[in-house]
Amino acid sequence: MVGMMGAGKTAVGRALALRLGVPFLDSDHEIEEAANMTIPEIFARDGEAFFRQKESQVIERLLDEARGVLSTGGGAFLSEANRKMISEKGVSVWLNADLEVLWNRVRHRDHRPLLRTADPHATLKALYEARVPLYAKADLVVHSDAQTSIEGMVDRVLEGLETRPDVLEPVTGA
Ligand SMILES: Nc1ncnc2c1ncn2[C@@H]1O[C@H](COP(=O)(O)OP(=O)(O)OP(=O)(O)O)[C@@H](O)[C@H]1O
Ligand SMILES: O=C(O)C1=C[C@@H](O)[C@@H](O)[C@H](O)C1
Ligand SMILES: [Mg+2]
Repeated sequence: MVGMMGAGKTAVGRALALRLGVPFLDSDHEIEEAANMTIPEIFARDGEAFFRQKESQVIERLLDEARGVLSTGGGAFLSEANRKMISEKGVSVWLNADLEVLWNRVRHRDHRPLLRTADPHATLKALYEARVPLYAKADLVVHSDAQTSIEGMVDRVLEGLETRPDVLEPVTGA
């Protein structure tokens, strides 16, 4: 799962894994566990570049660790090296939500260090505009709107994956 903060990578990824009966992995969560620190703490103490280095290492490990659903952090798919690893080992799914949908999902939460700015809406917009061309490199694009529930998103992802039966075959036994 790739896409912006608030796109639903964690929420939809977890529900998708449950539906498929496969492991769910989340790179943000794994980084926090390994460091025994929260992401804001890592950004504050070690900086974003350090976080990105750890993120790449964790993604490489998780891609090898289990066959399942991997939700990445919002910035992970911006790195060409990460995109290459992901495309070699799996299928990337961009959860694409409009800016206002994203904003409504992230505005009340304070655990995203990149949004701790004087004008977080403007920051989110700038990140969104800069990142869309890179997220668009994903194998599959699934649109997320304000009306579609998490389970509805899982349905959409599974529909999209029908074009990639190789991805689901070992899981469903089809
Ligand atoms: N389709 C949806 N319908 C309703 N709520 C949703 C939907 N998708 C996500 N949410 C909610 O929006 C919030 C943000 O979602 P989530 O944490 O999954 O985003 P994320 O893409 O993992 O973000 P990050 O990159 O910061 O980890 C959560 O509270 C989640 O439950
Ligand atoms: O969009 C981003 O760059 C980020 C999103 C989160 O998932 C975390 O990985 C971190 O807050 C950075
Ligand atoms: Mg997440």
